[in-house]
Amino acid sequence: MLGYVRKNITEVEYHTWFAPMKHLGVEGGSLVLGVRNSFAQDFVRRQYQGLLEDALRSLGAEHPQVTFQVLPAVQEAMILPQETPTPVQPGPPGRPAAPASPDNRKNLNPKYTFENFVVGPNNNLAHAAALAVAESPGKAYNPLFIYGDVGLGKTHLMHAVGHYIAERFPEKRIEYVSTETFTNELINSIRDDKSAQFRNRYRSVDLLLVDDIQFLAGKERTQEEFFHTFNALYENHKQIILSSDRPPKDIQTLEGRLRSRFEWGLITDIQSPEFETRVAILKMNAEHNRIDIPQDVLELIARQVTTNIRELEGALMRVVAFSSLNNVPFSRAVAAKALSNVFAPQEVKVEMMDVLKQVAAHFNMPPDVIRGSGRVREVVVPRQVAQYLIRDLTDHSLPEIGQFFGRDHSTVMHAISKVTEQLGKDSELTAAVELLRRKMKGMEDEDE
Ligand SMILES: Nc1ncnc2c1ncn2[C@@H]1O[C@H](COP(=O)(O)OP(=O)(O)OP(=O)(O)O)[C@@H](O)[C@H]1O
Repeated sequence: MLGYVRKNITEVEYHTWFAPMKHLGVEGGSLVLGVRNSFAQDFVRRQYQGLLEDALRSLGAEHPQVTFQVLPAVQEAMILPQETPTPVQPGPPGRPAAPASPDNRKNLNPKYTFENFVVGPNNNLAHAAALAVAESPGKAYNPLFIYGDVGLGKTHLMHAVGHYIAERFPEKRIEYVSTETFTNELINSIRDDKSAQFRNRYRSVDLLLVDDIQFLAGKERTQEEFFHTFNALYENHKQIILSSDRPPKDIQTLEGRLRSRFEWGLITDIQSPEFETRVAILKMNAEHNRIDIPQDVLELIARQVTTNIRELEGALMRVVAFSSLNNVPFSRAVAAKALSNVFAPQEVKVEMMDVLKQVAAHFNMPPDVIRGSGRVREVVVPRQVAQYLIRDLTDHSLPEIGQFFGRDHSTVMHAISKVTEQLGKDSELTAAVELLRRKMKGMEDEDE
């Protein structure tokens, strides 16, 4: 809500009226906001009631209602210090406030710990590598390079290593920085004639975490500086962890000497989470926020948001907000409604099992045989076709498909490229794939 409000008013208005507000809960479908005194109550009601209702509407409330309550003095005292700008990454509502961070953790998000990281087939290698590094910094893998798409937990894992080391070795200096900040600080240090301080700062840490290293591309001066920072730390056996949206070889205009250094240690990726992992992440989030939400509702959310965990968490919060603001209990229907404005309404989803069954029927073979370990051509071809079609017709990731067939994701990748290669060349296979695809999409009657 505050995000919405803030976009529509000036910063001064925001800090005067909204930063000190306190969220007191929902009563009879109405959001109750605590304000400091009756003057604030009148003013906010007159000036901003409509805006607040719009904010609720944007979150899915059908009949938004906001009421204001003057806070008792003691509560007011508690909220006054919050008048400073809101923290960069506030935790989801309801989570206990983080303890004041010791200095070596000031840039680490308290939520991003190993305990709060759900391990699944999509991220288990990256997780294991991060743990190994946390246990033996500078020794296990240096640098550790984690890459993957947006919102899949790269920053979370980096911070988890930071927390782990900070707890066990409070004297260690830990620095987390985005490549953008590193670049800006470098530019400022040159402008202000403080290059030496800049260098000392980054070259004297025990653990350096650098996010979004792909942004080094094309920045020659920053690459040069980073190269020296890297060497200084590496030679002193200090741990370096880098994150990126792509592997080093795909970062264009990255100097060869840096690329090769990034490849010295371990490169590990994070894939999109499969369904079970998505449900587990939602479950953990709900428990953290003490929200009692039925499993089937979590499953519906997990089916709607398949690629980005940040969006997955956002979807959960949306469903929670929607049900509390409309004063209705959680249900699949409520969740579907809450998400319908943001995510495309669910099409009839093809499940992996449906595809397998269709392929099995087509090739006249029991589904279990296709999923089994047989290696004769009669089984291998239907298996590859099934994997190809699942990838094509569902949102499942390669590891998910692999798991369904009791194999790893590289086998699935191989199957897909095999079928792709044969399409157009092998007319029997091409016809089978096309027929099955049409059937699965419901364009043709199964019996035809
Ligand atoms: N395995 C996981 N278990 C629990 N939460 C997760 C997991 N992976 C990611 N998250 C959560 O998803 C959100 C996004 O994660 P994070 O910011 O680490 O992504 P990222 O890969 O660094 O994305 P970006 O490329 O946008 O920086 C965070 O709130 C994080 O806590």
